[in-house]
Amino acid sequence: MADFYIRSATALDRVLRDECSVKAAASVHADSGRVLALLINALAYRSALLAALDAARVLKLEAKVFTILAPPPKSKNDKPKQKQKADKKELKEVASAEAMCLVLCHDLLFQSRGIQASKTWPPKVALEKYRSSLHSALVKMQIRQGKARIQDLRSGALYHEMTARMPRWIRINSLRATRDEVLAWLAEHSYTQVETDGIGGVKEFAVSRHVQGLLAFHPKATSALLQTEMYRDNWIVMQDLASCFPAYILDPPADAQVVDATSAPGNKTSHLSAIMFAKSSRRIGQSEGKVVAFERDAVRYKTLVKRLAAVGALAKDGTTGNVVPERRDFLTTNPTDFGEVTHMLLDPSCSGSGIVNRLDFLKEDDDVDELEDTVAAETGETKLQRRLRQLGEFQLLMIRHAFKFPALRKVVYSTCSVHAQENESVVIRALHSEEADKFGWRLAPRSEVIPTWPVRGDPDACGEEKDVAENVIRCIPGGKGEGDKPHVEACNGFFVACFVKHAPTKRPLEEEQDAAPTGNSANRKKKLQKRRQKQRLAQQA
Ligand SMILES: C[S@@+](CC[C@H](N)C(=O)[O-])C[C@H]1O[C@@H](n2cnc3c(N)ncnc32)[C@H](O)[C@@H]1O
Repeated sequence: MADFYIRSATALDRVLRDECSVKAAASVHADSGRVLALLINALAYRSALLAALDAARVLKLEAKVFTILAPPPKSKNDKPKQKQKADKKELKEVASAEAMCLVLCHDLLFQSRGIQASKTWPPKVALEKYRSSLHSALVKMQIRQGKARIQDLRSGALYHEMTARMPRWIRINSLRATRDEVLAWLAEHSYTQVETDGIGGVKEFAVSRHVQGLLAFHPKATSALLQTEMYRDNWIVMQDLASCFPAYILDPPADAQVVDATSAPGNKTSHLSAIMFAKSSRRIGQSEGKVVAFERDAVRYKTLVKRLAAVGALAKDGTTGNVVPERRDFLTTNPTDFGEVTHMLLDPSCSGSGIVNRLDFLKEDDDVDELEDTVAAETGETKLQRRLRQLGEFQLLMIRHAFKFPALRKVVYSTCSVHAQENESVVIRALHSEEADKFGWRLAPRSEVIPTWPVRGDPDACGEEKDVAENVIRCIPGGKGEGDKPHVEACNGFFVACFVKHAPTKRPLEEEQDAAPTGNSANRKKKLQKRRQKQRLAQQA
């Protein structure tokens, strides 16, 4: 049991050194779920616990007991025991005294069973001596801060409320099962369908009123759902409501040629494939439409392929899938090589600031203000501003590249960011780009972009262009309103815009021809005619 605390403290150190996310730090351990839970709690109470430890002078008086060192290396040349003792200072620290104290202190004060380790384990013996002084330090803090309970000293309470409000969304994977099959399975296993705002228990679910084939369960139903054969057999995919918007809005016909420009891990890609399959009369082995899925990162590409195969979306003989993954940077593609592509999903890398359960807020106590305040002397920009500016430039570049695909009719752009610099501002700049003007791109009207969704773009971020705000979608992290009851419009922070192409005032090839000097060779004319014919065919398709 002592090992569990050492693992948790090591993970905590990694998070505090900013080496990785909270989830990643826990995930390397076999008992990752338990480590994650303790990590979250230790981080949430960190400020309060550190103040209490400081008041009781624990770290000053007992630092040695809480410093966990790596065992000495075992080799043929092992030094005799006495010599090892002398070299103790040179041994590497496995966990810092502070991290060790935090994880133990959490269990000592907030777990009814206290520290789960042998009675004689020195760190446990040492900390238990301070139990009453640590507790009274917390009570003093609680009173000073005007909180009702010691538990209210936990940071990120608002985020916990938000997470509690967010249902566990599942998407019916039509590549593996029909809606009727999933509903029958749920009925057989005593799940009941309730009204959209009444998911009271773990055996209840509601149907999304905005996206077909999407069901909302109580967040506490997650672990039970993860253990069902329905999940294991990929009849269902755990996917947030907002993340289902892009493919649902793109809505490609069964026989369309589609590109997902930025695909991994592939939830939206497989959603696209499922939508196309559900519309088609396609049977195993018959090919119709296709989704080319680009991903530039090698590791993420592997995940993408694995995921697509698992949910039946990979194009392989004898399967339902129609996705062809390609490890490639979308920006290196030549649009004219994709003359038949009519629909595109563009969900590029973003700040991820809308994701509620990223757990980053646990470290915000110290980090956010620092981030906001660190202004680079040369540019006058904060770190955050610089990052958002760079992301915005990259996202704009991706949209402008997408606009060049000759037969493309519809592009859905999305981010899981709450920042206008990655959302409305990028969309407005894209609409004013040379490519939008040349090829006739505009925003699809609200009537084509889930009109029932109540939260639209931020009008303040749109300046004069109020119609932009109306035509795009925003999701507020954790949904609108307050309280901790699951709510069927609660999801991660998200943004979606749908661009459509209408006939350009002047077709690009005519422009090319107009611009060409008189006396062009017959060869060049022939080439132009051929390309024009190809373009016409593609537009008719
Ligand atoms: C937000 S994630 C996409 C999530 C995905 N749509 C889903 O729903 O599972 C963005 C992905 O785009 C990839 N990416 C970023 N720039 C790219 C580029 N220029 N070409 C291809 N992939 C890119 C990133 O590596 C990352 O995996």
